[in-house]
Amino acid sequence: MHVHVNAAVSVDGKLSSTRREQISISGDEDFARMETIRAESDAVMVGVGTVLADDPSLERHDESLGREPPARVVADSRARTPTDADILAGDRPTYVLASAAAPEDRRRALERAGATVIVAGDERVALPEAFDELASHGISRLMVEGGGELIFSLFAAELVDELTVYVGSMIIGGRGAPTLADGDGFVDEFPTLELRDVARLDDGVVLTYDV
Ligand SMILES: NC(=O)C1=CN([C@@H]2O[C@H](COP(=O)(O)OP(=O)(O)OC[C@H]3O[C@@H](n4cnc5c(N)ncnc54)[C@H](OP(=O)(O)O)[C@@H]3O)[C@@H](O)[C@H]2O)C=CC1
Ligand SMILES: Nc1nc(O)c(N)c(N[C@@H]2O[C@H](COP(=O)(O)O)[C@@H](O)[C@H]2O)n1
Repeated sequence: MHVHVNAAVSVDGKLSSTRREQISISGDEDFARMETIRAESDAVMVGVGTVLADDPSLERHDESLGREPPARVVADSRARTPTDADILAGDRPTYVLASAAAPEDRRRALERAGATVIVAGDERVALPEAFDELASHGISRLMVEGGGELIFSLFAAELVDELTVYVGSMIIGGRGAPTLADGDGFVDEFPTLELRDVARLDDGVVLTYDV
């Protein structure tokens, strides 16, 4: 499976502020670029932290981009996704990746709301195992939009193939504000990236890396 992480950060590397609310870091041109990646992907993924903070639709709004709209995926060990979340709206498939620690009644509630629940891992979602299961559902190109906890885990599990980061011309600050890669952090060995492209867009730059 090809895994493409795409996110927008401030110059100081923040995905959002200490309030963890969605912030307009990029503009129309970058949202159009993001939609193109969504349209080229079989599924778009976020962590449950982003679902609870932003309630994203993960829609491909521009129908001229062709293909089937992408499925949605949420990493949600304890099945905390609200049953009225936008990620469950409409007919496109939604896969909730949960762990064995997810309460049975929550799993059933999400299934009733239309989700396919995939259980992988004991306490937290075991991402490699869950991705194998997604592949068996026909997902071969996966776009990941964040947030920082999920992106860190994907790098730690060596599951990322491509990274695009929009760097907006702003400072957000705050030691508790989410960054591109949070989690426990790397201390000995650090994932290295190969810079493929740099482009100006809106009032910022898009950095494209192979991993
Ligand atoms: N600027 C941008 O491009 C974007 C910004 N954001 C911002 O990011 C913030 C949310 O980020 P964040 O709080 O880091 O949340 P995430 O979206 O990264 O979700 C993290 C949660 O996912 C669940 N999870 C399940 N399995 C795993 C796993 N293996 N590894 C990591 N997490 C796992 C965990 O909860 P549990 O254990 O309960 O399952 C964890 O707390 C918001 O402020 C949002 O606005 C988000 C996306 C894009
Ligand atoms: N690419 C990008 N640029 C920004 O400036 C952003 N604030 C975000 N945020 C993420 O976009 C998603 C919401 O989109 P929809 O509501 O699904 O259209 C969500 O994942 C945000 O955190 N992204």
